[in-house]
Amino acid sequence: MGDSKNIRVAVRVRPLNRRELEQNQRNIIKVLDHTTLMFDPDEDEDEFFFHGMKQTHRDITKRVKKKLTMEYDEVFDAEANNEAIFETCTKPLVQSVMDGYNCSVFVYGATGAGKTFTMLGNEECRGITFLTMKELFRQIDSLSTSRKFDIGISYLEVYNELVMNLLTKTGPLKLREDSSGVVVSGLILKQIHNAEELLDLLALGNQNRTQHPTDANAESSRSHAIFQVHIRMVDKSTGQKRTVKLSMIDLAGSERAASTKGIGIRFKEGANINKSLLALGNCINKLADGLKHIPYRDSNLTRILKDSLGGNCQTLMIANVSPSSLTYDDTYNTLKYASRAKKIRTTLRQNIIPTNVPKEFLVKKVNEQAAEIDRLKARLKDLEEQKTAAVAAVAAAKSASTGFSVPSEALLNTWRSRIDQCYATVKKAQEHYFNLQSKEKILNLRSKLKAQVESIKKIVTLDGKHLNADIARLEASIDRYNKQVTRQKDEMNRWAKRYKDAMKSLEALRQEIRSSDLATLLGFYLRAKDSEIDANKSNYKKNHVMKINMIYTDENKQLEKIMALSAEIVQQDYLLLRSMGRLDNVTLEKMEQMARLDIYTRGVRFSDDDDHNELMQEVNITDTSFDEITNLSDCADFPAPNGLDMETDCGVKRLNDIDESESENERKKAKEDHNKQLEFKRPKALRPLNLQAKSVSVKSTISRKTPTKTQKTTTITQFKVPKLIVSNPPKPSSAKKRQKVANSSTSSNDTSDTSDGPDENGGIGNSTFCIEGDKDATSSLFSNVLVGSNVDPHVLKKGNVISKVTLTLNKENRKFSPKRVGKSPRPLLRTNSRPHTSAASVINRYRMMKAGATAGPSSSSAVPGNSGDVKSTAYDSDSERKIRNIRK
Ligand SMILES: Nc1ncnc2c1ncn2[C@@H]1O[C@H](COP(=O)(O)OP(=O)(O)OP(=O)(O)O)[C@@H](O)[C@H]1O
Repeated sequence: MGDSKNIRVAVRVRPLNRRELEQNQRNIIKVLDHTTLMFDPDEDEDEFFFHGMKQTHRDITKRVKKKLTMEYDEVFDAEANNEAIFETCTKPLVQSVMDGYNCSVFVYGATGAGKTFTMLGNEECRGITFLTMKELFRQIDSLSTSRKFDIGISYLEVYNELVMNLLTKTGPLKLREDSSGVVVSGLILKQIHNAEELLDLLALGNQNRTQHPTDANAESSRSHAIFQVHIRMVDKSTGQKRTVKLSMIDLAGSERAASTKGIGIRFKEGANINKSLLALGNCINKLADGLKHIPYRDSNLTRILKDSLGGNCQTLMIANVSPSSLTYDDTYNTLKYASRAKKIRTTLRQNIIPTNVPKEFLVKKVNEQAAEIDRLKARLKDLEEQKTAAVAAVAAAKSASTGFSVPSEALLNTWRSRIDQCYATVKKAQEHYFNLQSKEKILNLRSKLKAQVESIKKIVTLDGKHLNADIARLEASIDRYNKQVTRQKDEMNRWAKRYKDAMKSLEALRQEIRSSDLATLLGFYLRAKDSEIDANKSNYKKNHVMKINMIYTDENKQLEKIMALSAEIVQQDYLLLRSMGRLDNVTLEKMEQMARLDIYTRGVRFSDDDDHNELMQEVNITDTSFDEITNLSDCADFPAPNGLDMETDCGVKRLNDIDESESENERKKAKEDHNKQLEFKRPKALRPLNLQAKSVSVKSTISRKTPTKTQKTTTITQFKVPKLIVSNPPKPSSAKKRQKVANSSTSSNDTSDTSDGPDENGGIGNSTFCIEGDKDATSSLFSNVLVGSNVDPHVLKKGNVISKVTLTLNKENRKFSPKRVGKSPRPLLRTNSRPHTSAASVINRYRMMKAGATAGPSSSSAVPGNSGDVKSTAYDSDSERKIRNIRK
């Protein structure tokens, strides 16, 4: 397979010619750097005059500049000469040609854009054809010792779709296709031997080329000129042959027929040029789009260029443009073409021709090479033997001086491979076992989390309508997890057994090594291997913990959402209860709990801090439960190592004998410690996680009174919620009124609400509540609820024992509640029995109350533990203040 390469595209901007300078045309190309240009940039001098006066506003008749930034492989500005183009663009192609690749260069552009100048140049400034050929001959000269070259050139033109030979002025010639591509029938190549010979031939060809003056160019070429160099190279040593082709194509101007103002023959000429260039454009577009069918056959030009565009060729396109706005459209089209051509990919193959080298020669060559290989092999063997002998001599010398015998390399290798094999088995079993264990724990965790979601669902369900389906779904997935765990249990046991067996074999090998002569040496090797195993183990554990962490992170995100919603609900309910006079000490206590949790999450706490411990108990986080999830243990009843201490037994022991200063006890202790270090820890027995989801038994105990008339009283019949019990003994003095209030405010059998009735200061009464019930999951769920802004700080202050919360509702306040202004006062009992406010209005009222509280000491709020003092208004709303002002 050949390499695939994009067509390289260079853009050359020629200098403004005399005509353009005279007409003082605008410059439509700005070369930004050696690969980028801007088409139709803003003019530097963008001034607009009207009736000789410079206008401050823009000339609205002016076309908006395109300001297109375009990128190519190379961009040359007006300063660049042909030498520069050759150095950057075609010199590298010569090397490719010498390597056996076909190469093509074609110049494209409108008439007078500088195509012929680029290709042929003039006497002072030679074109790239000459320069490239010069380089080609230079390289041929340098390679002449190893290769034989034959060079033949052809110079053709395609004029009005006819192929003519420019060197012999004959034609038209026919095109035909064979296995090597499109060939021109009857074309005879002209052999040349140096670049100077070429100059004459090019001059001759150009004389024969069809040229006619046009408006745009006095020497306009009206045909496509194709200059080709055919090179045959033969490798002198191998006889390998290559034939390569370098094509340099000077296309006719791509301008619109109208711009040349041709009539008659010129018009036909222009139409044919346009036809072939249109066909070329179609091919470029289709190739750029990667289409399979390319219409090369639409014109002779595209047939000849077939190989250069989409075949086995390294292709360079040089798009020539004039910077003048006179050729605005032509330049724009050329640049667009160039951009499209940049996308074309061609495939490159070296052109190697099967040789006719005699078989005997090849056999001789193969035999020679085989003999050389044998000789080199023998030499290598010799050198290896010498090395082994040298190592053995050094070892012998060492053992003679130290008394320590160096083992042979072969023996060491045998041991090493046995150890490696043993550890490889351990490693494999360990990997499987730990991965399965991790999988099991993750499944257990997921199952546990699902159970948690299930219990949350049961609590937060509104009507139980979708609950059963949700619960069924959750339980199905829990079941699925459990089944997976059960399924992989067998596999895990199998791997646990293999792991154990592998460790037993390893242990046996260790024993063997311990009793061998190489114990010291191999002991180090074993320790290195042990470290590998340990590192692997740590890696598995790390991966496991990371997975767990990811799961928890996801879970936390869900919980955060629930928390945020719950916090809002709790806040609203709290304010509602407060406005209804139903806040009790138990609720406040829970609020305090929440606030404490919140403090915990924000600040740094020490583990021995009492609050911290209390809190950990509250949220039920225990070290063991976490350990159960995150810890991966070794197999159960793994055999305890028995005298594995290679270092102590074999190496250190010897050293210790020398070290007289060390006491016997210390040595013993160190040995014990070391043994402990080497021991594989006996793992804790695997404790399967409890997969049973805690089912929450919920029983309806209250019917909740909703704050608005439209909302119906909802009775949850399936699940248990905290039970509200009112525990305030009625005062005998106001028993009658209290009874009245109680009757009107109680709407459920389980919920009772008693009021002390109006006191001597005109209050309706003080109500105290407490909530009895199981400490259930809800309390921990709402642990992050922010209540600080709604509850006075001293209420929630740590250590402030809230035994009773007394809230007093003022009769006046109720009578002149915002809704009742201007209406007849609502009966007291009705007001008491039906909360007259929505959650939102409660929040508003509360804000007002806060504002009132900060404004002055006159506004007061319910203070726990100070119920006796709080006998007047619990809050002071705007409307109430308004009414008081009216009265004044
Ligand atoms: N880079 C350049 N520097 C100086 N002169 C240039 C350059 N490019 C072109 N010219 C001059 O501009 C004129 C037109 O150039 P040229 O004949 O190469 O255009 P062309 O693209 O081949 O036109 P056509 O398609 O009509 O043959 C010539 O006189 C040429 O010398």
